[in-house]
Amino acid sequence: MFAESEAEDAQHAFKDIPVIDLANISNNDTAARKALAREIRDACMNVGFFYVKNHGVSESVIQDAFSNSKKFFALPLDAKMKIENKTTPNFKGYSPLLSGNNDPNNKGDLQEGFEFGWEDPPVEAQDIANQNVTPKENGNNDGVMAGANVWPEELPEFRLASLRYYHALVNLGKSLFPMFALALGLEDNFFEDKTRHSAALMRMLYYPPQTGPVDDRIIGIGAHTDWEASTFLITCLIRLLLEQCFTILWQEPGIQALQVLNAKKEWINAPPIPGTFVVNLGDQLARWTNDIFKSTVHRAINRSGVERYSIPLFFGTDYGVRLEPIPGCVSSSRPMKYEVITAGEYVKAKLAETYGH
Ligand SMILES: O=C(O)CCC(=O)C(=O)O
Ligand SMILES: [Fe+2]
Repeated sequence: MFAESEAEDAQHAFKDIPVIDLANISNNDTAARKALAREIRDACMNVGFFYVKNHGVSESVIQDAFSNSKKFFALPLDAKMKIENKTTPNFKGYSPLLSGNNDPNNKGDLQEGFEFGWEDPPVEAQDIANQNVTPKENGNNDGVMAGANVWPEELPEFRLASLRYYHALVNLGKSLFPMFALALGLEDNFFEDKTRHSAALMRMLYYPPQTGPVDDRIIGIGAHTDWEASTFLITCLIRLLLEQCFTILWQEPGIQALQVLNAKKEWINAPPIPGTFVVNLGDQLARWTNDIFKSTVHRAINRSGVERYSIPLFFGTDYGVRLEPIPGCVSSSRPMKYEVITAGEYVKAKLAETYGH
């Protein structure tokens, strides 16, 4: 299914990141959907990153989440520390500056974060996101990452704005799975029974400006794929517990920070493009496709001189899913690279490897 010439094409170093128009994502016309899947397939094989436009998420929902995220990070440190992720079930909540480190060669990630997961949408969030969310069926209420979200009592509107945005993005994410299936030459429902309770974790991120002399070992978020192990406990646990399928990232307009590493080890800028999100594949899809789909190393450095905000949403699969190579991704010239385990076993093995129990 994946011709050798295609695999060779994938070795070419990309210079830019494609923009894909999702207008046809729910088109009844099979040919239109397949054409879209073909574009997604090329981006997944060559880059591991792509922008999406006409994604259907309303600008006001995005702006509301953004402005509330700004208000949250502007709260006094002691208000944020009351909900520090180290003190909450399953690491939900606030992570202070330099508390994570995505690249062992660096001194720490120069970012603050706020993490939350599935929560049944408040009624107001349902109608504004204008989506048909069915709480219990779609919710990740039983995974390792389950556990109540924590919210700052000083900013009640933050919760509603964040959940509206979260549910709109979860719906967008769910609509991408059939496209990945078509892109792999599979039936479009291939991922349906594997993503019923899939974990979807959202992080609000704040990168302070890096002014004055810049220490090259301190950058916004060190080079990483979504997700691999890292040195600090919290980041490490979150990453291990949620082996990633893909990420949908919103970036603050007008500020360049995100960079993606190509096959020639050149950092390619991925600037914010108005009206788009960035989608990038995580390690799980790479593993599942025997590395035909790429999980590409990336980092963010905010040298704009001003504050920068971004919001990634990380999608996983159900923990019982066996990560065996997807049909067509293994051949005599492309032998299996990874052993077959379930997503849950993978998590356990990684924890044992890291903490020796
Ligand atoms: O802030 C960004 O642009 C990237 C964030 C990121 O890559 C991550 O949180 O995994
Ligand atoms: Fe990332």
